[in-house]
Amino acid sequence: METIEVTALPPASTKPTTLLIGKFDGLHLGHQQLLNEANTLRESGEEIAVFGFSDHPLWVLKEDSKYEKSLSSYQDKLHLLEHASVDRYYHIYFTKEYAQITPEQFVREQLGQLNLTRVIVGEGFQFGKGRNADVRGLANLCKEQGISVITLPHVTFDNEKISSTEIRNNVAKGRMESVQALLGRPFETTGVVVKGEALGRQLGFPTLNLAEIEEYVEPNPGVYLGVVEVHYEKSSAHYFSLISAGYRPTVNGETYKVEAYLLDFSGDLYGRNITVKYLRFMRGEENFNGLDELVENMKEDERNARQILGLDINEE
Ligand SMILES: Cc1cc2nc3c(=O)[nH]c(=O)nc-3n(C[C@H](O)[C@H](O)[C@H](O)COP(=O)(O)O)c2cc1C
Ligand SMILES: Nc1ncnc2c1ncn2[C@@H]1O[C@H](COP(=O)(O)OP(=O)(O)OP(=O)(O)O)[C@@H](O)[C@H]1O
Repeated sequence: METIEVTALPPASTKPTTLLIGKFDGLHLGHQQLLNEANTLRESGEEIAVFGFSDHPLWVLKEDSKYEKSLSSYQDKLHLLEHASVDRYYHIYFTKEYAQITPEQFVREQLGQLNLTRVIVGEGFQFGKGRNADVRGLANLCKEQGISVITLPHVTFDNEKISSTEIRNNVAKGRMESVQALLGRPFETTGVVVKGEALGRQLGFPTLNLAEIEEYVEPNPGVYLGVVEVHYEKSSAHYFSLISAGYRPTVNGETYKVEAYLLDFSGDLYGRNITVKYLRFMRGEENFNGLDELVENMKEDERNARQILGLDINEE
């Protein structure tokens, strides 16, 4: 997939193209429907492109913290779109200035030179300065350029429109089963393993400490059952894991951290990239009365996890 960085105008393109527009955070089931439609309609020689925004407009314009963090990092998004057979990704630097573009300028100047055959959007799509134009406005402006607009009904779950915002809320509340149902895969964060305080090893629960995950929305502090994928040069391995996400009050932790205790694994993974996949919230984070109580509870967490997974419980 070709990635094109856009700070002002996208470069002209000659290939007939179907375009999708938006932030596409998490590439949830609603977004996937647009991509499926684009692939179904694709004719020989046609390409699929995504006009994606670097930051959520409500974060840039209102600094609303709900829109600061993401379900997928920039790299994740590129992988997901490539996997969905997207040929070109326009990475639009969404700034306060960009938000001043009117619907007319957007269609005529931003999209005008892309040789578009069609644009596919969800039914509530709005765009342009002040989100002033809707799908009807888009269709009228696109008609001038000979571009057809396809509007798809919202994909819903429990009669609610699936949205990235709602999924981010669910992650923040630890509702990982709902998140998985709406994304079509578990919520996951990819980062690099760094050295922690090595206390976990002494406690009998060595953990992988995950860094470089600042882009992601933070799950509700607590213990989760999940899977860790360890990326090697040409392959990867998956391990059932207990994930601890939070501030670690028992050991006077101050910053939010994510660490994973891999069941039935021992080895050194410092410097490796790993993907932590959240399956199920097990309990909230607690401020235990000392390390002994913490260890007792970690043992209980492991027993519970093994029982859920049907794995042997090997107590010393
Ligand atoms: C299964 C599990 C459950 C945990 N639960 C808590 C908890 O409830 N409260 C807390 O303060 N820390 C909790 N932790 C975090 C530990 O305090 C942390 O793993 C330990 O301090 C080791 O940190 P280190 O890897 O930086 O050495 C938990 C860790 C694991 C693996
Ligand atoms: N549930 C859905 N069903 C169908 N299309 C959708 C759905 N959600 C979003 N879309 C469409 O996907 C494109 C990208 O939308 P966008 O990234 O703004 O999604 P969103 O989930 O509504 O985001 P957010 O909640 O962060 O505002 C738009 O065309 C939008 O209309």
